Amino acid sequence: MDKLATDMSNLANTIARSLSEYLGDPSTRCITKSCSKSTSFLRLNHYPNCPFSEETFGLVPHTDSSYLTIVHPDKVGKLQLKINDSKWVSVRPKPGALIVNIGDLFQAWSNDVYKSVEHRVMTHSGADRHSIVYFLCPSYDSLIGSCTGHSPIYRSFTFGEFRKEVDKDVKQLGCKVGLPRFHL
Ligand SMILES: O=C(O)CCC(=O)C(=O)O
Ligand SMILES: [Fe+2]
Repeated sequence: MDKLATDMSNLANTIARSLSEYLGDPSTRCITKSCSKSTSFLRLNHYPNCPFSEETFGLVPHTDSSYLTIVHPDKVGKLQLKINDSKWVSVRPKPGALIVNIGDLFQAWSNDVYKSVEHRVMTHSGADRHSIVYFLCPSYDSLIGSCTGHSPIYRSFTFGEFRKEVDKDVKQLGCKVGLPRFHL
């Protein structure tokens, strides 16, 4: 498990580095400098089969509160992405392929150049589903500001502050608001 976490971490950092360098000066703008092993984590998901309805959520629609997320799904499928704010599209699993989702923090950092993808998992009536997911996150005191330097869409915030807002909204409203809370 340690080796898997290390490999996922290396891969996530490599992808994050490429995506952040694509947007600007690698020496000052690379987000991986703020990434932390203490807040990044691996999650093992198990979705029991649900005989009642194919319309039952395994995981409700959400965006990830990470820089980016790497998903290793099994063969069952059922991960869906929301396209153009309206249509749910299924991701067909390919043997040996990983799925990389942009998270909320990368969206804020890139000033909306990269979009945090809304996604959900539906249950399967005849099969359990499993996935291994790695969330690349910064340390709690890292400041997330726009990398573009002008006309930022979001005010700067720390990852700790973001997590606190999300927890508060989930408790008080029953759902995550996320980035819109930080809109300027
Ligand atoms: O199981 C999956 O395919 C996705 C899991 C996911 O979105 C999550 O754990 O946040
Ligand atoms: Fe997710």
